[in-house]
Amino acid sequence: MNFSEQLRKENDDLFQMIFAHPFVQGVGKGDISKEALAHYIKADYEYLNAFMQIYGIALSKSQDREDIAYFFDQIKFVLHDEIHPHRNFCEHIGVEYEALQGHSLPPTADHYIKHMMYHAQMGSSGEIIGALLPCPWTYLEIGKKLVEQYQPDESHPFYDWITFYTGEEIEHTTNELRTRLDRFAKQSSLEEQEKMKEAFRKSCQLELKFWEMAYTCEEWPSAEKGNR
Ligand SMILES: Cc1ncc(C[n+]2csc(CCO)c2C)c(N)n1
Repeated sequence: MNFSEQLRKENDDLFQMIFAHPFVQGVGKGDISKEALAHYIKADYEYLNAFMQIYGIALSKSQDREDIAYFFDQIKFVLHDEIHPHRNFCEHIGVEYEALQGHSLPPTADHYIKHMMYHAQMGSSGEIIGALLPCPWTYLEIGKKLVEQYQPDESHPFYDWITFYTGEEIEHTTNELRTRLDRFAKQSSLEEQEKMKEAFRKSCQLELKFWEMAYTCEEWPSAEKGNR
Protein backbone atom coordinates (compact mmCIF):
# COMPACT_ATOMS: atom_id res chain seq x y z
CA MET A 1 0.00 0.00 0.00
CA ASN A 2 1.49 3.37 -0.92
CA PHE A 3 1.47 6.42 1.36
CA SER A 4 -1.68 8.07 -0.04
CA GLU A 5 -3.63 4.78 0.04
CA GLN A 6 -2.61 4.42 3.66
CA LEU A 7 -3.80 7.97 4.43
CA ARG A 8 -7.14 7.29 2.72
CA LYS A 9 -7.59 4.17 4.85
CA GLU A 10 -6.60 5.85 8.12
CA ASN A 11 -9.07 8.66 7.48
CA ASP A 12 -11.99 6.57 6.25
CA ASP A 13 -13.94 7.48 9.41
CA LEU A 14 -13.92 11.14 8.31
CA PHE A 15 -14.74 10.36 4.66
CA GLN A 16 -17.79 8.37 5.82
CA MET A 17 -18.91 11.21 8.14
CA ILE A 18 -18.60 13.63 5.21
CA PHE A 19 -20.73 11.43 2.89
CA ALA A 20 -23.41 11.14 5.59
CA HIS A 21 -23.44 14.85 6.47
CA PRO A 22 -26.91 16.42 6.04
CA PHE A 23 -25.57 19.20 3.75
CA VAL A 24 -23.92 16.65 1.43
CA GLN A 25 -27.00 14.42 1.53
CA GLY A 26 -29.07 17.54 0.87
CA VAL A 27 -27.10 18.13 -2.34
CA GLY A 28 -27.99 14.55 -3.39
CA LYS A 29 -31.67 15.02 -2.53
CA GLY A 30 -31.76 18.46 -4.16
CA ASP A 31 -33.00 19.92 -0.90
CA ILE A 32 -30.95 22.42 1.15
CA SER A 33 -32.05 25.72 2.67
CA LYS A 34 -31.31 28.93 0.81
CA GLU A 35 -29.51 30.28 3.90
CA ALA A 36 -27.15 27.29 4.11
CA LEU A 37 -26.33 27.47 0.38
CA ALA A 38 -25.62 31.20 0.58
CA HIS A 39 -23.47 30.69 3.69
CA TYR A 40 -21.51 27.98 1.87
CA ILE A 41 -20.84 30.10 -1.23
CA LYS A 42 -19.79 33.17 0.77
CA ALA A 43 -17.20 31.13 2.68
CA ASP A 44 -16.15 28.98 -0.28
CA TYR A 45 -15.48 31.94 -2.57
CA GLU A 46 -12.90 33.20 -0.05
CA TYR A 47 -11.65 29.66 0.52
CA LEU A 48 -10.90 29.29 -3.20
CA ASN A 49 -9.01 32.59 -3.21
CA ALA A 50 -6.85 31.32 -0.36
CA PHE A 51 -6.44 27.96 -2.09
CA MET A 52 -4.97 29.66 -5.18
CA GLN A 53 -2.57 31.64 -2.99
CA ILE A 54 -1.43 28.43 -1.31
CA TYR A 55 -0.88 26.79 -4.69
CA GLY A 56 1.25 29.87 -5.44
CA ILE A 57 3.37 29.21 -2.34
CA ALA A 58 3.67 25.53 -3.32
CA LEU A 59 4.75 26.65 -6.80
CA SER A 60 7.39 28.97 -5.36
CA LYS A 61 8.84 26.08 -3.31
CA SER A 62 8.95 23.68 -6.29
CA GLN A 63 12.29 22.57 -7.74
CA ASP A 64 10.86 20.45 -10.54
CA ARG A 65 9.56 22.16 -13.69
CA GLU A 66 6.65 19.73 -14.01
CA ASP A 67 5.55 20.58 -10.48
CA ILE A 68 5.69 24.29 -11.38
CA ALA A 69 3.53 23.59 -14.46
CA TYR A 70 1.08 21.54 -12.40
CA PHE A 71 0.54 24.23 -9.74
CA PHE A 72 0.25 26.88 -12.45
CA ASP A 73 -2.46 24.84 -14.23
CA GLN A 74 -4.32 24.25 -10.99
CA ILE A 75 -4.40 27.98 -10.17
CA LYS A 76 -5.96 28.57 -13.61
CA PHE A 77 -8.43 25.75 -13.05
CA VAL A 78 -9.61 27.09 -9.67
CA LEU A 79 -9.78 30.64 -11.05
CA HIS A 80 -11.75 29.85 -14.20
CA ASP A 81 -13.59 26.58 -13.60
CA GLU A 82 -14.42 26.22 -9.92
CA ILE A 83 -16.91 29.05 -10.33
CA HIS A 84 -19.28 26.71 -12.24
CA PRO A 85 -20.44 24.71 -9.21
CA HIS A 86 -20.87 27.98 -7.29
CA ARG A 87 -23.03 29.37 -10.11
CA ASN A 88 -25.20 26.25 -9.94
CA PHE A 89 -25.94 26.95 -6.25
CA CYS A 90 -26.47 30.70 -6.93
CA GLU A 91 -28.97 30.03 -9.72
CA HIS A 92 -30.86 27.61 -7.52
CA ILE A 93 -31.35 30.20 -4.77
CA GLY A 94 -31.83 33.10 -7.19
CA VAL A 95 -28.98 35.20 -5.79
CA GLU A 96 -26.31 37.03 -7.84
CA TYR A 97 -22.87 35.43 -7.38
CA GLU A 98 -21.31 38.88 -6.91
CA ALA A 99 -23.54 39.52 -3.88
CA LEU A 100 -21.93 36.54 -2.12
CA GLN A 101 -18.34 37.67 -2.67
CA GLY A 102 -16.08 39.64 -0.34
CA HIS A 103 -17.62 38.51 2.97
CA SER A 104 -15.57 37.80 6.08
CA LEU A 105 -15.00 34.19 6.94
CA PRO A 106 -16.94 32.25 9.57
CA PRO A 107 -14.77 30.53 12.26
CA THR A 108 -14.35 27.13 10.57
CA ALA A 109 -13.45 28.48 7.13
CA ASP A 110 -11.05 30.90 8.81
CA HIS A 111 -9.47 28.01 10.71
CA TYR A 112 -9.19 25.85 7.55
CA ILE A 113 -7.48 28.59 5.52
CA LYS A 114 -5.05 29.38 8.34
CA HIS A 115 -4.28 25.69 8.80
CA MET A 116 -3.31 25.40 5.10
CA MET A 117 -1.37 28.68 5.25
CA TYR A 118 0.56 27.41 8.27
CA HIS A 119 1.72 24.27 6.47
CA ALA A 120 2.43 26.26 3.30
CA GLN A 121 4.63 28.75 5.17
CA MET A 122 6.26 26.44 7.70
CA GLY A 123 6.34 23.03 6.05
CA SER A 124 8.00 21.02 3.31
CA SER A 125 6.40 20.53 -0.13
CA GLY A 126 5.10 17.16 1.11
CA GLU A 127 3.45 18.77 4.09
CA ILE A 128 1.75 21.41 1.92
CA ILE A 129 0.37 18.70 -0.37
CA GLY A 130 -0.80 16.73 2.68
CA ALA A 131 -2.86 19.77 3.71
CA LEU A 132 -4.21 20.42 0.17
CA LEU A 133 -5.12 16.90 -0.96
CA PRO A 134 -8.32 16.31 1.07
CA CYS A 135 -9.92 19.22 -0.79
CA PRO A 136 -10.15 17.58 -4.25
CA TRP A 137 -10.16 14.02 -2.91
CA THR A 138 -13.19 14.39 -0.61
CA TYR A 139 -15.14 16.29 -3.32
CA LEU A 140 -14.33 13.67 -5.96
CA GLU A 141 -15.62 10.92 -3.69
CA ILE A 142 -18.67 12.97 -2.63
CA GLY A 143 -19.57 13.40 -6.31
CA LYS A 144 -19.18 9.68 -7.01
CA LYS A 145 -21.16 8.72 -3.91
CA LEU A 146 -24.03 11.04 -4.81
CA VAL A 147 -24.17 9.69 -8.38
CA GLU A 148 -24.29 6.14 -7.01
CA GLN A 149 -26.92 6.99 -4.36
CA TYR A 150 -29.21 9.34 -6.30
CA GLN A 151 -28.43 8.77 -10.02
CA PRO A 152 -29.13 12.42 -10.82
CA ASP A 153 -30.16 13.38 -14.38
CA GLU A 154 -30.18 16.81 -16.01
CA SER A 155 -33.41 17.74 -14.25
CA HIS A 156 -31.70 17.46 -10.84
CA PRO A 157 -31.20 20.97 -9.37
CA PHE A 158 -27.56 20.24 -8.52
CA TYR A 159 -26.70 18.16 -11.59
CA ASP A 160 -23.96 20.60 -12.66
CA TRP A 161 -22.42 20.66 -9.18
CA ILE A 162 -22.37 16.87 -8.88
CA THR A 163 -21.07 16.20 -12.40
CA PHE A 164 -18.39 18.89 -12.04
CA TYR A 165 -16.91 17.06 -9.06
CA THR A 166 -17.06 13.64 -10.72
CA GLY A 167 -15.36 15.09 -13.82
CA GLU A 168 -12.00 14.13 -15.26
CA GLU A 169 -10.34 17.34 -14.09
CA ILE A 170 -11.00 16.67 -10.41
CA GLU A 171 -9.90 13.05 -10.80
CA HIS A 172 -6.73 14.29 -12.53
CA THR A 173 -6.06 16.91 -9.80
CA THR A 174 -6.48 14.29 -7.09
CA ASN A 175 -4.27 11.72 -8.80
CA GLU A 176 -1.53 14.24 -9.56
CA LEU A 177 -1.48 15.44 -5.93
CA ARG A 178 -1.44 11.84 -4.72
CA THR A 179 1.48 10.98 -7.01
CA ARG A 180 3.42 13.96 -5.67
CA LEU A 181 2.59 13.16 -2.05
CA ASP A 182 3.75 9.56 -2.55
CA ARG A 183 6.97 10.79 -4.16
CA PHE A 184 7.70 13.25 -1.32
CA ALA A 185 6.80 10.64 1.32
CA LYS A 186 9.38 8.22 -0.15
CA GLN A 187 12.10 10.89 0.16
CA SER A 188 11.07 11.88 3.72
CA SER A 189 12.02 10.75 7.22
CA LEU A 190 9.39 9.07 9.40
CA GLU A 191 9.17 12.28 11.41
CA GLU A 192 8.44 14.27 8.26
CA GLN A 193 5.89 11.68 7.13
CA GLU A 194 4.11 12.10 10.48
CA LYS A 195 3.76 15.84 9.79
CA MET A 196 2.30 15.08 6.35
CA LYS A 197 -0.20 12.69 7.96
CA GLU A 198 -1.21 15.24 10.60
CA ALA A 199 -1.73 17.94 7.96
CA PHE A 200 -3.87 15.54 5.88
CA ARG A 201 -6.06 14.40 8.78
CA LYS A 202 -6.70 17.92 10.02
CA SER A 203 -7.77 19.00 6.52
CA CYS A 204 -10.21 16.05 6.39
CA GLN A 205 -11.58 17.13 9.78
CA LEU A 206 -11.90 20.71 8.56
CA GLU A 207 -13.65 19.55 5.36
CA LEU A 208 -16.27 17.88 7.56
CA LYS A 209 -16.53 20.94 9.77
CA PHE A 210 -16.87 23.20 6.70
CA TRP A 211 -20.07 21.35 5.72
CA GLU A 212 -21.34 21.71 9.28
CA MET A 213 -20.42 25.42 9.26
CA ALA A 214 -22.55 25.95 6.14
CA TYR A 215 -25.42 23.78 7.37
CA THR A 216 -25.69 25.61 10.72
CA CYS A 217 -24.85 29.05 9.24
CA GLU A 218 -22.00 29.30 11.75
CA GLU A 219 -21.04 32.86 12.79
CA TRP A 220 -18.53 34.43 15.16
CA PRO A 221 -20.07 35.13 18.58
CA SER A 222 -21.09 38.75 18.96
CA ALA A 223 -23.42 40.69 21.22
CA GLU A 224 -25.15 42.15 18.15
CA LYS A 225 -26.31 38.72 16.98
CA GLY A 226 -27.43 37.81 20.49
CA ASN A 227 -25.33 34.66 20.63
CA ARG A 228 -22.84 35.58 23.30
C1 LIG B 1 -14.09 23.69 1.41
C2 LIG B 1 -13.88 23.15 0.03
N1 LIG B 1 -13.15 22.04 -0.13
C3 LIG B 1 -12.95 21.55 -1.36
C4 LIG B 1 -13.46 22.19 -2.48
C5 LIG B 1 -13.22 21.63 -3.86
N2 LIG B 1 -12.09 22.22 -4.50
C6 LIG B 1 -11.60 23.40 -4.18
S1 LIG B 1 -10.24 23.83 -5.09
C7 LIG B 1 -10.30 22.40 -5.94
C8 LIG B 1 -9.34 22.09 -7.05
C9 LIG B 1 -8.02 21.84 -6.53
O1 LIG B 1 -7.07 21.93 -7.55
C10 LIG B 1 -11.35 21.63 -5.48
C11 LIG B 1 -11.69 20.32 -6.04
C12 LIG B 1 -14.21 23.35 -2.28
N3 LIG B 1 -14.74 24.03 -3.31
N4 LIG B 1 -14.41 23.82 -1.02
